Amino acid sequence: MSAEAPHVLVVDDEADLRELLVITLGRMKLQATAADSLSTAKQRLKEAHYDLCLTDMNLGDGTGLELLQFISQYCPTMPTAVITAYGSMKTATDAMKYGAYDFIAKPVALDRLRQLIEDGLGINEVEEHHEEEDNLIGDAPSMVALKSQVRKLARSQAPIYISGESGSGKERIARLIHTLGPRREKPFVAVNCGAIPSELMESEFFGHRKGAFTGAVEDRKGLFREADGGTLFLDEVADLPLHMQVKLLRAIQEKSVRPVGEAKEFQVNLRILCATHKNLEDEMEEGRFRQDLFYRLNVIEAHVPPLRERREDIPKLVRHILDRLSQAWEIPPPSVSSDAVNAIGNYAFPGNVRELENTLERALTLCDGNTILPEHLRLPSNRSGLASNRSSTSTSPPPIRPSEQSLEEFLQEIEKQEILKALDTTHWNRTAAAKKLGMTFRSLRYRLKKLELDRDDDETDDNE
Ligand SMILES: Nc1ncnc2c1ncn2[C@@H]1O[C@H](COP(=O)(O)OP(=O)(O)OP(=O)(O)O)[C@@H](O)[C@H]1O
Repeated sequence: MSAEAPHVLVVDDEADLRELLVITLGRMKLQATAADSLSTAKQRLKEAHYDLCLTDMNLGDGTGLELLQFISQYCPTMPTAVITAYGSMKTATDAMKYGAYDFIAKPVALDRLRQLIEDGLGINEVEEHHEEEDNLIGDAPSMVALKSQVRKLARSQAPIYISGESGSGKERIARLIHTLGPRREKPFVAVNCGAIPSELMESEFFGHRKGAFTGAVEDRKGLFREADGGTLFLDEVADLPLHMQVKLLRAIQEKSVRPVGEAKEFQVNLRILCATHKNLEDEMEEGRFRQDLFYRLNVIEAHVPPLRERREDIPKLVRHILDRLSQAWEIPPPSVSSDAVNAIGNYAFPGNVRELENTLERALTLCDGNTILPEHLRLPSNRSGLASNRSSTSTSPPPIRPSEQSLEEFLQEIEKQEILKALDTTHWNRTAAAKKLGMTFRSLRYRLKKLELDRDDDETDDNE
């Protein structure tokens, strides 16, 4: 950006609002130029360089969407925010699809307007963060396309829905969107919506006041306020119960939250990203996911392809993962025998990159740091035939439920066994066990509580 004050173009056919915007920009020591119609705005954009554009949706001789189209063609790097009529969510989401980084509803609140302008001007200050990108392995055409989409999406502030199978790298993509965007200095908070017990959800998301309910021994900020200024990543968003979906929608729309037991609301400025391995559209059609929340979150979709559809990335991923592990374990990187390379190449990896990581971690332990052989991989033989099992996502045959056990009890028992197995191999290091299980530390802690497996000394164990 030049040493001069950043230059902002204001486009509105209503004189009052135009004036308010120009005055606000002036108070912020920014240069402002106003245009009262679509054609004037286009003219101004051809004549000079602008660092930001704020436009109304109704422009007399055209619409804000038409202006956004023009901008995406003639000045694609200039961030643009739109001003929408109160409650017209559809227009706002359309605008974001056309490239607006954010929107503000009328009547325009000055605090929010200032924040919106600051956010927008921060967007062009984003430097290239190649290192983060380098750590996202993927040269397959589908991954190259995804990375390019991510670079563009990082600039905008639109909510993004990241779809893809379990372990394919959805959280990784969410982090990349955050680090490549203007919020990268602010927190990235990831939450697994499926791991929070329903009754604790509201306090987990929005916080609580000390004494608001039994067990609320101190004030808690909640995830929304922890992520303030940054990005909140809602993983497994399809698992949110319906009552929570209503509250979430409200918080997103109002950009404010009210902690449990608190009288006042707190403003929050967040970018929301979400993911699920389920098909969100199916969930919506079957009434398990609210339509309004769906449209609010699913402004833009980014799809992470499963590993079996980008097998050319496997060799590089293997090297990357083994280098990372050997560095962490302070051992020289092992070699991988050609038979082991073939075995990996022939396996379908239904658990995607996470399964590849787990397989290699186990192999590295078993091979004593020298050469990884096929037997160290312990790939399930019934699944190793890629051709015969290309699209299967099942693991071993499922255990059979005893008729006297309810489904709930049966599933809990399996969950318990898996968690105990992971805790056993990590000597009850819960951080390591959570990693092995592919869940966050917080989610494991909830499950331990739920299954009554938490031990008295738990509070002192691990870091969070
Ligand atoms: N392209 C990649 N390059 C390097 N590592 C990757 C890549 N994709 C995924 N990983 C690694 O694989 C593991 C699983 O990825 P991640 O947690 O992002 O998957 P996910 O799709 O969010 O999983 P889930 O659906 O279970 O939440 C992580 O350790 C991540 O760092």
